[in-house]
Amino acid sequence: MPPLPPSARHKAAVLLDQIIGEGRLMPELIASGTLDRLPPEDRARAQRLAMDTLRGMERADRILSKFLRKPPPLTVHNLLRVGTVELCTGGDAHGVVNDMVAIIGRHRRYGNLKGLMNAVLRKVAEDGPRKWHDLRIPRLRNWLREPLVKAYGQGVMNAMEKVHFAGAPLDLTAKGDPDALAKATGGTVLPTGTVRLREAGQVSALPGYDAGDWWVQDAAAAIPAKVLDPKPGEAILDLCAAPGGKTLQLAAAGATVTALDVSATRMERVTQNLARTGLTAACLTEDALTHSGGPYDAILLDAPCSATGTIRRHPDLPFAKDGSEFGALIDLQQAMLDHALSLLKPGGRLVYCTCSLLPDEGEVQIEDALARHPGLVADRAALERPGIDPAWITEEGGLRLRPDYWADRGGMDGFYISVLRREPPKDN
Ligand SMILES: C[S@@+](CC[C@H](N)C(=O)[O-])C[C@H]1O[C@@H](n2cnc3c(N)ncnc32)[C@H](O)[C@@H]1O
Repeated sequence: MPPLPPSARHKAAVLLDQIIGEGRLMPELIASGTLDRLPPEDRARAQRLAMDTLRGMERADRILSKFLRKPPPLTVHNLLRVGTVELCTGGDAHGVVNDMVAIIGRHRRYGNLKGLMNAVLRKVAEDGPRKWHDLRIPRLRNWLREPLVKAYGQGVMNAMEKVHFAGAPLDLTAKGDPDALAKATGGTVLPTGTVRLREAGQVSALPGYDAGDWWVQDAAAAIPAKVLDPKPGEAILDLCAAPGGKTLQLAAAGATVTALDVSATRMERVTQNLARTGLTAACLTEDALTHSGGPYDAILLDAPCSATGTIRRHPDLPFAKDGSEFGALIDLQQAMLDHALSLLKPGGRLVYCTCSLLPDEGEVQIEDALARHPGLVADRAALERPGIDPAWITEEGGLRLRPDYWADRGGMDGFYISVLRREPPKDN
């Protein structure tokens, strides 16, 4: 039998095979061409189906477990999961079942499981949609849930999981006036100035994209550059800059920005984003740990981290990772912080941030830095800005942002942010 042309459902299951089976992340899979043979609208659909399936995996597995005597091979399981999530969330039963049966029927290895696919998905179509909404909100995988429950407690964990399950709206940062951008795009302005769109569609088709009037940036991710409070003409180093959301904010404020990142491919995205928005920054592809420029008035260090604050947008992360790489990241963050401090002018300020929910990459990192560097202080006053709830300010003087903040508006990414200042030496 000739192979079927690839379909969005088939490719959604292939993405799941690679995420769960090979520990690879969605952006890496997209970049490596997993969806290249699909037409553009099917690429978006395959990605959406895979994301929905990851978010709803626990529910899908519960529903499927009633109809499976033992777990099938991963590839078959993932096709069943994609089909189950679609069937239980309003998908057309006939279309979903027929398509999934056709996909498995032409599979080189599992073609003989066509009957199983048909029987199980038909039962899911009968029973699943009613059961789906009665099942609990899916929980995070244990390797991540346990440290987060320890850090925040069960109640907060449940609230964060609710927001993870709901997914994320589209957030834009305006180059100019947020009110004008909200009017043009039909969005709303959040208390910190980000414009939020509930129903976005294709990003590049939104008004002002070609003119470079805005860029995509989660509301929480926009806060580090705001609390750094860039001034026109200041020399500012954006130390882990790509893809460049924060570089654009600093450049839009009129600062003289140096954007640095170790990855040449990711740095290309900074260059493209600067070109689209008509903003300027000096771009360097270099290791942050060996950079010897400056001294700078201010530095923004958005350090590489576990990215556990971004699960609303990246539900693949808990399935692809197991926490084993995080120790090395924590050491790298510490080394970057120490090196960045050596590049500051006396009295200069450094914003340290990570899109992580793990205190070891945030609160603990700053407590340790304050202990290592006499004369270094956490500037609480810099965090008192419009839209920032004082309750988000932590004991050591940083800002802890969580996905369940603004839950009724769609939440925000989890972030930790601290503004550090080196007190100038006192005259005797
Ligand atoms: C959290 S992302 C930065 C996001 C970016 N600040 C933004 O707002 O668009 C972390 C970045 O650190 C970069 N990175 C990792 N190790 C690095 C190193 N040793 N030196 C410089 N950049 C590094 C990665 O390539 C990645 O682009």
